[in-house]
Formats: sequence, structure tokens, C-alpha cells
Amino acid sequence: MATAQITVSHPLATPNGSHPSATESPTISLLGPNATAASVKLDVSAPFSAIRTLFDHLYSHPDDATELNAIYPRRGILKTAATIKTSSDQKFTIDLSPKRVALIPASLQESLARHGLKDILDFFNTLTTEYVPSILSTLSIIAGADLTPAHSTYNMSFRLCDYNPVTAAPGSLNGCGAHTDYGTFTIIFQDGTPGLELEDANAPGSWVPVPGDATVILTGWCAVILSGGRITAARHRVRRTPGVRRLSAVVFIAPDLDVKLKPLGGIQPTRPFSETVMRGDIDTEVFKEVMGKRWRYREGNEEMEGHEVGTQDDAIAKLIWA
Ligand SMILES: O=C(O)CCC(=O)C(=O)O
Ligand SMILES: [Fe+2]
Repeated sequence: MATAQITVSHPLATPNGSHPSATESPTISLLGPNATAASVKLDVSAPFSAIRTLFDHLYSHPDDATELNAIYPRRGILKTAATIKTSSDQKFTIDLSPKRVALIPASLQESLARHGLKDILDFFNTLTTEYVPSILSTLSIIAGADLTPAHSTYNMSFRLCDYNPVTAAPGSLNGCGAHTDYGTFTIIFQDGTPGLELEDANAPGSWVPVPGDATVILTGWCAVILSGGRITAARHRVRRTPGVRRLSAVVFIAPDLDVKLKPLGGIQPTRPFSETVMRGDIDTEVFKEVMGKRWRYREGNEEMEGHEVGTQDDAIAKLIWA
């Protein structure tokens, strides 16, 4: 296995949004004055032409899309709510994981392999074997406790996003509504098209654009909890430019499903967590279910009762903080 050298200089020593030059040593530069978001230089790039090919193939071959969706009948793999819903995120996604890939029938695997899937899966495999362990080690330094034992099963998912101009609301600027990812960390590859924005932690409601060619690591709620608040998580969103297509490839890494989400042993929390969290009542699986409902509502894939509508971050904040 290749070992990626990922080092982080002291967060405050790295100016906002600065990019390390080839000769400089940090290969990660933090996008803000804390550990919520970093722009990274990785020796792997996402195969965007294969990603475009796979989306276009599935749009023009509905039988293949139907067969692919059948491996996960509950919600499907290719999500296209934006073709009919104007208020949801105006994007299409392909949501995969190692478990789901294994369920794709061999004949469909072969056909999709030729239409981009092979290159895409090779990319995700390289990325996870070469980079995930070193990113976890780096985050462990910031957390002050070893995060790796809570990630022994590689609970991860792969998402391809197509912010396609042809949706129910072609003029809408809403590509992906404001949210904080639920897991430990997320790696986002972009096709060069801007749109991703981070909320300024010191000025909520104020959004900072990320350069369209940056590869970004964002931390999520599980990292916040396990690190006792030492790691904070960046809210982010994607704005569309009407008429412009944008593709992204995203890996979500979460703790193992049975990990109790509470500050890891030995960590003194930076602010008090709820009793529910401190008792260890919530494991990753339950947390994902709680958070997933609002997530799917925003993305147009699940309906909600009127009184339940609120931002997913408000609901999580209420659950985890004292
Ligand atoms: O497409 C992007 O750049 C980000 C997508 C995202 O934040 C997500 O799917 O959670
Ligand atoms: Fe996200």
C-alpha cells in the first residue's frame, strides 16, 4: 500500500484559502482558522469524463437505471427527484458503497464498467486505501485521541453528483442546501466548476466560495462528537450557475455502525454534550437514521410532516449539546 504523506501545520499558521506551493511541505492547507475544512493536494484525480459518461448513459438507458436502482429498492442508487421537484436540491446523484457495488448483477456490472463505472470504482478504491488511514491519523492528532479503532470496518459511501442544468427549476441557484455532513470526514473532488461554499463559522449566514479546482476535506458531526468538540464541522452548500453543469465525486467516511457516539476516552469535552450522548445511547447507525430523514427531505427523496420541517443541523445540535 502506498503511504500518503499528509501533514498539517498548526491551523492558525496557515492563512485562509492559501494553497501550498509544490516545494512547501504541508500538503493540506486549512480553509479556515480551525479544523473544519482543508484544501488538500492528493496524487489522485477524479475521472470526471467517466463520471459524465456514467450519468449520461443512465439518463439515456432507463432500463439500466431501473436495474441499478433495484439493488437498493428502498431508495434507489440514481436519484432524480430534481426532475420533478422545484424546491429540493437541483442535482442528481449516484449513491454507492462497497456493499452496494457487490450487489450489482454481473451482467450490469460489465455493461456499466464500459460506461465509466470501472474507472470510477478504481478511483474510489485507490483513494480509500491510500488516503483514508493517513487522514484519520491526522484528525486523531487534532482530536487528541486515536480515531482509528472506531473506523475498523471502513464504513464509507461514494457519491457522484451531477448539478445538471436540466431540472424542474432550471433557474434555481440551489444545487445542494446548507448542511453539515453526518460522518467523520468527507473528501470532495470537483470538476473545476465553482459552486461549493463554506459557511464562515464566525459569521453564520456568510458564505465563502471554494475554488472550483480544489479537493476538499470536510469534517462532520461524528468527528465533532468523538473528539469532544475539538474538531468542529463546516456547514456547506452548493450554488448552481444556471445553464452550467457541475460534477463532483464525494467519499463519506463514518465510524463503524456499532460505535457509540460519545467523546472518546480521555478527552475532556470543550463544551458540554447532552446526557443522551454522554450515556452512549446513540450509535452511528441510529444517528444516521435520525439525520437521514431530513437529509432526504432536502434532497427531495422523502416527504416530512409539516411540524418536522426544520434544518437538519438544528435537529442534530438539539440532540447532541447539553
Ligand atoms: O458537490 C459538492 O461539491 C458537495 C456535495 C455535498 O456536500 C454532499 O453531497 O454532502
Ligand atoms: Fe456535504
